[in-house]
Parts: sequence; C-alpha cells; structure tokens
Amino acid sequence: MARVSESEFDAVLLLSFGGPEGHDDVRPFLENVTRGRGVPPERLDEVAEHYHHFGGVSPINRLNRDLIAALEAELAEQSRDLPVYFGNRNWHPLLEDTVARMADEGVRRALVFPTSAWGGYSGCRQYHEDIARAREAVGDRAPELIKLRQFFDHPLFVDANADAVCRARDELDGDARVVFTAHSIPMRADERPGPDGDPHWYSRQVHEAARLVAEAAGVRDYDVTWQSRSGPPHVPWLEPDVCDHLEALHADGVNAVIVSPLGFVSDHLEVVWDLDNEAADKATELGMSLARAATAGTDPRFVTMIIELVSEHLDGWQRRKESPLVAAGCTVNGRLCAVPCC
Ligand SMILES: CC1=C(CCC(=O)O)c2cc3nc(cc4[nH]c(cc5[nH]c(cc1n2)c(C)c5CCC(=O)O)c(CCC(=O)O)c4C)C(CCC(=O)O)=C3C
Ligand SMILES: [Fe+2]
Repeated sequence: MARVSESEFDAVLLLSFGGPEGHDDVRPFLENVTRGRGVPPERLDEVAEHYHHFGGVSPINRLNRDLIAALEAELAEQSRDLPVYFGNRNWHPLLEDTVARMADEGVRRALVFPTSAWGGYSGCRQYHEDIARAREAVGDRAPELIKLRQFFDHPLFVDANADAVCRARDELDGDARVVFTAHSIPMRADERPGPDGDPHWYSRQVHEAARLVAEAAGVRDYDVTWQSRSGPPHVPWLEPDVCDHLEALHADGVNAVIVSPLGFVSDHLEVVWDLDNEAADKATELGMSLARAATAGTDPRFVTMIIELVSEHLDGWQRRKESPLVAAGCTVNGRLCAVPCC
C-alpha cells in the first residue's frame, strides 16, 4: 500500500475544505458545506455570523496558499519538478475546476494531499468522494489522482504540534493544563469501526495523536475535547465541548490552560472563532489564563512531512508513523478505502 505504482507522478494537488472570501460568498459556501447534511437553519445563521465578523473571509484559503508556497519552495530546493495545484470541496478554487485545469496542462498522474490528518467520513471518505466527483465532471481526460494517507501519527506532525504546545507553555507562568481539541462529529458517525474492527475510529486516532504530542512535549496530564458541533441539538455529538470543559477544569481548581487545536492543520475560522473568541471569552469569564497553541500551519516540519508522504510513492520511502493504529486513506481515483474506516 505504501507505493501505488512504480510509474511517475507529474503533480501534487492540495485538497482542502475551502472557505468564503467575502460577505457575498458566505451563504452559498454554507449551502455547499451542508447540502443534504441536516444542519438546522439556526445553526447556519449562527455560523454565517462568525464569517461576517471577519468580513465574510475565512483565513483558510490564504493559509492553504501559504502552505503551497512553502511546499513549492521546498520542492524546488530538492530539485523536484512537481507543480502544486490547489482545489477545494466547498469553495473556489473548486476541485472540479482545478482537475480540469490539470488536464488542460497535461497532468496525467498526481498525488493528492488532503488537509485532514484523520480517518472517518468528514476527514477521509468525503475527500475520496470529492476526487471521484471531480474526475467524473472532467471525464476521460481527467488525471489519475492518488490520495495520500492519513498522517495523524506522523512524527513530523507530532513534533510540529508538540513544539507549538511548548511555545504556548512559555507564554504562561506556572502550571497549565493541556487541552487538545478536534472537530466534534456525531456519535453515530464515530461508532463506525476502524480497520481493526473496533469502533470510534476517528476519536481513537485523535486520542492517539494527543497521547503522542503530550509525550513529545513532556506533558503528563492532558484532556481531549471537541469543538464546533453542529446538527440538531437532540443528536449526540462527541463531548465534552472545549468550553464546557474549561468550566469543569475551573471547578477543579485549574487556573491556566493551553488549548491545542490538534484536530486542524491551520488557524482557519473554526480555530479563530471557536477558540480565540469563544473559548478565550469563557476563560476570561472564569478568570483562567489561556494560551492557544499554534496549528501545524507552515511549520517546516509539516512541510517536510508532506514531502515525505509524497516520497513514499515517488521513492518508495518507508512510512514513518508512531502509533500502532492503521493509517489508511490512500486510494486511487476516489475509491473508498479497502479497510472500512469511514
Ligand atoms: C471532522 C471535521 C473536520 C476536520 C477534518 C478536515 O479538516 O477536513 C472539519 C473541518 C472543517 N470544518 C469547517 C467548516 C465547517 N464545518 C461544518 C460542518 C461540519 N464539519 C464536520 C466535521 C469536520 N469538519 C461535521 C460532521 C459537520 C456537520 C455537517 C456535516 O455532516 O458535514 C460547517 C457547517 C456549519 C456548521 O454546521 O458548523 C462549516 C462551515 C472548516 C473550514 C473553516 C473555515 O472556513 O475556515 C474545516 C477545515
Ligand atoms: Fe478512509
């Protein structure tokens, strides 16, 4: 599985979620995200407000462009002649348009780096669906697209996050509790089994990543929490919510926290709103100090990790991973994983 084929690849494609870039984009973007997903209109109104608060602009596209620039620089440094394309699920540049452009420019086979470290529906399977849909839209001339594997336990992803936790710790005096957060998902979705047949595939990967980051940062006690839940209120999602958890910690006498958004790879809207506004306000209200750790962003280790994932295919490199949990997610042309991980 480490190597899909011996033959060559002629491009890399960064595949992400996408975000609006102005007030008028917000509604149509949210319609794209939630089509057929049963998210109540009240929740959409609330989330729309978060985007409008920032001029209708999510930082996510800019952050992805920054990551692409860093990746291109590193590829050039290594004299690798691989152009990097950018396509999104929910907003421009849309994956369909990018795949059409790749075909126009003669790309035949490309490796796809998804900006999600995880298995599960939202983190993995939906990206396979995006790839299949985009290729279908482009037709016969669509390039072959090979999605890179999940990287939740890659040592360089772990190190980048651990270092960010250490930097956040330096901002605070004295002891602070480390609280990791990842995007909540419906409990029913999390009950799907992983390749080992055991349920809770996504949340187990998140717990495993948290354990590795804590160990690398020399942190003994930490918590795993969830953020940004949506869906109707009667549907259970993964808990505790990060803000509720701050209250529980406060009640236990904790007065300083480091919040690490390990579930995300960049400081996009769910990080800057749900953590830098909501969780930060909650901490202030409780009289706690809070330092928010950075996401992997353009940390050079994260950029190198992407190149290592590419090299697993280009050069037959050994997969580096620190956890016994399987890292699936690598398939051709949007086929679902052979293991039933999502
Ligand atoms: C697991 C997971 C990741 C991590 C993996 C990955 O990164 O892919 C992730 C990332 C992201 N989620 C994002 C934004 C949104 N997610 C929503 C809705 C949902 N996310 C879900 C899960 C996840 N989401 C789920 C189960 C839903 C409910 C609807 C459904 O079942 O599909 C909604 C709709 C409104 C709402 O309901 O909150 C929005 C606007 C942004 C972009 C932020 C920006 O614009 O900067 C990013 C990176
Ligand atoms: Fe998968």
